[in-house]
Amino acid sequence: MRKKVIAGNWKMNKDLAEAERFIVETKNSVPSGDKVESVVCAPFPYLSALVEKAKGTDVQIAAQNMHFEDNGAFTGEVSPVMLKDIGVTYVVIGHSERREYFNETDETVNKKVHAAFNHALTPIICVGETLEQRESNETMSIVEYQVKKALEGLSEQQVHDTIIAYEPIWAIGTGKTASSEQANEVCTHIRGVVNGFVSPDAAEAVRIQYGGSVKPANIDELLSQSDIDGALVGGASLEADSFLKLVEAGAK
Ligand SMILES: O=C[C@H](O)COP(=O)(O)O
Repeated sequence: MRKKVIAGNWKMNKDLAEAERFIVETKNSVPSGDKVESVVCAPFPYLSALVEKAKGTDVQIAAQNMHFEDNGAFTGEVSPVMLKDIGVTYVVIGHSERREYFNETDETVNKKVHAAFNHALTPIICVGETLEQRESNETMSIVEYQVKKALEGLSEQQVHDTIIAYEPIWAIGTGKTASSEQANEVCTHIRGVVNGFVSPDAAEAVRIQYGGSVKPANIDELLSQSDIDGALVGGASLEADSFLKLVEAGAK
């Protein structure tokens, strides 16, 4: 049984006081045990403070991006070494907003995934198709390409430890959720790709989240699907109450 993972991606939202209050309000209420993991993906300036606030609890703190180099002349960037240094444990890589607005490519995604493992950070790798690609029946081939490029060169154990988030771009922040069957169909395909590209064991172990307008009202149905092991949630993760409901759904 794969452990569910519910990750709240705040994107570029909240001030420091709101961010800290969120952790205070959730840290003692998130379910512990082996059914679900709770992850909060926060903006860079708050990570240190949130790691401190969440210490000793079951809330993990994630970055929303990072550079693939350890250090160097990369003004404005943040390295995996820095994230590790302050106690961050997860990192989102290749979110569609990074791909669309900040020139993230499948090549840089792959470099970042390797860099994450080199520094014991768990990558949450985002893949997904645009509406045009879905309408021209390219979803499966696009997602397959993104998954293979992202995982290229990883060891089998590293793939075991990877989280892949399937996020159809047309469902992000739009209120349009993929139906649970549509979401599961692609997640099953991703598991099949990992099976063929890496191994059956890795396919069985890798955790695959769905993301795109997930909320307390639709998470149960999404998580009841055979190949959906969690959710990467934007808007509905901003309020502590709503985030807690999502994590509780993962613990059922
Ligand atoms: O990272 C989260 C996804 O982009 C989904 O965002 P959303 O839940 O606001 O649609």
